[in-house]
Amino acid sequence: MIAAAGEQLQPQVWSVPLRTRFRGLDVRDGVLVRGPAGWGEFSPFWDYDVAESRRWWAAAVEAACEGWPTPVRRTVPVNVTVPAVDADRAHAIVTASGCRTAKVKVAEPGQSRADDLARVEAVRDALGPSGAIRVDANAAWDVDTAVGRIRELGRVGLEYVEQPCATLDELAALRRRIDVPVAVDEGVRRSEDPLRVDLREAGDVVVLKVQPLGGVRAALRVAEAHGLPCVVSSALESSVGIAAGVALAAALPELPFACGLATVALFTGDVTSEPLLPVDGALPVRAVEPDRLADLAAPSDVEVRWRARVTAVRG
Ligand SMILES: O=C(O)CCC(=O)C1=CC=C[C@@H](O)[C@@H]1C(=O)O
Ligand SMILES: [Mg+2]
Repeated sequence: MIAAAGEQLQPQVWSVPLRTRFRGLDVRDGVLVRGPAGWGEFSPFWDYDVAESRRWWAAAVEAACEGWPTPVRRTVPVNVTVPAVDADRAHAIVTASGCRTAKVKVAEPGQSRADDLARVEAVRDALGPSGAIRVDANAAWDVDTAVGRIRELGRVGLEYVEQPCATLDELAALRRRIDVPVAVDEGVRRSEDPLRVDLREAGDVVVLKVQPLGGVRAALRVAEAHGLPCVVSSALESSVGIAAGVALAAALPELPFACGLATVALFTGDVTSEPLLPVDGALPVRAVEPDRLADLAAPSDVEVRWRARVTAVRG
């Protein structure tokens, strides 16, 4: 069904430099497709193989050919995302964002625990005592390291820690030793079957990302299967992909956390002249018209590689 619907879609490739290196990337690129229901995005990271990228394609086909479930809210609260920058820059990013929640990257290769602490302290200073701070270690720590780092960073006040360790067993062991709630990101989105992964001992919060989970409806099923509080986050998409995340956040019955959907701020440009950037810490639930695709055209070698990826996931 998805394969058949996606057959007709014509990929349009975009590419944009990032303001600061994020997830080892200096440039983000991907594909947009237009179908009867609107625009969809397909932008798996380059280290994802064809099998894993198929869920990302399903999300694009859903957006373009089917559309999304009815929203139950008109805006969604978002967090500012703070890359692994120095303390002064972190302070400036948070202050400029207008958001009351910040997600701070920690455990960046080549950086020290002092770098992380200085960054998180600067973010606390920028937010004041009433703001919420979450940190994301992207599975970098073993259990003992995580215990030490989270106790240290936790003194600044943490809402939760996202994917501190790689495996679910490690997360479960860690949870028995710390008070800060644990959110599971890679442990869900990169698992063989996000519906059946057993999070009962491993996490307090589930991170939902539309593309890696195969679409808005698939992500809603993941939320329902686990019965845990969910946070919706981006996969570093253009505003077209972010609109899908907003649609998921708008359709969830409960939305207890600010969403990690303010990541267009990390880009130097966007596919639309009306980017989904937060105002007063929230994004509106709306469609996005990519009227700036011509300005974000990718170099021809990148274009060729994306067309090959689309062919591969369709096959
Ligand atoms: O959650 C956010 O604030 C922004 C999204 C974000 O952090 C991520 C997007 C894409 C890839 C990931 O490395 C990263 C994450 O791990 O959550
Ligand atoms: Mg994460």
